Amino acid sequence: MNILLLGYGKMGKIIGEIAESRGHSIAGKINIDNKEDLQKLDPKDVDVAIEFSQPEAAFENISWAINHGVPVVVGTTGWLDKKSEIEKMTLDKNGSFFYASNFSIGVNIFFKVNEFLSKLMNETTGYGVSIEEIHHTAKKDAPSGTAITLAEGIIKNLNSKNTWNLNGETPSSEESVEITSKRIDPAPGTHIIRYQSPIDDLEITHTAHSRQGFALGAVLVAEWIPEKKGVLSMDDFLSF
Ligand SMILES: NC(=O)C1=CN([C@@H]2O[C@H](COP(=O)(O)OP(=O)(O)OC[C@H]3O[C@@H](n4cnc5c(N)ncnc54)[C@H](OP(=O)(O)O)[C@@H]3O)[C@@H](O)[C@H]2O)C=CC1
Ligand SMILES: O=C(O)C1=N[C@H](C(=O)O)C[C@H](O)C1
Repeated sequence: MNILLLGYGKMGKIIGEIAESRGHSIAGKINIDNKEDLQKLDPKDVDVAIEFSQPEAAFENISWAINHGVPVVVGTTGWLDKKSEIEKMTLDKNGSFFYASNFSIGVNIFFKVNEFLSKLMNETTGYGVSIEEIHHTAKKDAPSGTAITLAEGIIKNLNSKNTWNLNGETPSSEESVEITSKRIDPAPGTHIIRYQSPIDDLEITHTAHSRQGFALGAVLVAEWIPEKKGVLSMDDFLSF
């Protein structure tokens, strides 16, 4: 396959290496300093685009792919206020758009464990819940996209919670899941869910040791997406 890399930073580079090691070609590497090259590309030379750029750049890159009939796999976080616009564009243009806050298989298992645990916690009383995420200091957004997905999983199952808040900022209330974001180098990504009571504490943690798992997941989805249409997610890709 010919894969276009929209964003060629820490993730784009590893994705490119993995894609080439799996026999794919790189159709282009778009960064801030050559973003005008995107308009010169012939979309017919691109089978799929993988978008790992920055929150401010994601919408334009994804729109280019959808408007040119290129399936797009998106890992960039921090732009979700515009996601519904992209979803509408995808359906209007009969395109293929895939977003995941985290492409690692381990984290997607962790998402399921989080949901299972929150269902159990909904049947008991006395526990407060909180999320902590730790990432490298170059990360532009907070909380992490993964922490938001975890909070949404808790809110879906825990009747006592209906929102989340970051680092004690408003709207902090009894009904919100507290998220703490820490920026410590070189952390590729750690997420901790804590249930605490006066009697005991229960904690689950996912720790990424490198960016390899995120990048491999994105390439696997790129290999899967060309036959698919619509707004897609890890629930469509994974069999669990
Ligand atoms: N879903 C997942 O599994 C994962 C998601 N992520 C997310 O992916 C994104 C990228 O992460 P990471 O690679 O670590 O970040 P980096 O900052 O290392 O890379 C982002 C790259 O995007 C480039 N860029 C800026 N503007 C544009 C533009 N208009 N078009 C194309 N590229 C542009 C930047 O260029 P320049 O440096 O010149 O500004 C930079 O090279 C982040 O949002 C991060 O949260 C990260 C890991 C896993
Ligand atoms: O910026 C990162 O590095 C990461 N971003 C994603 C997120 O915001 O959840 C995924 C992973 O945790 C690494």
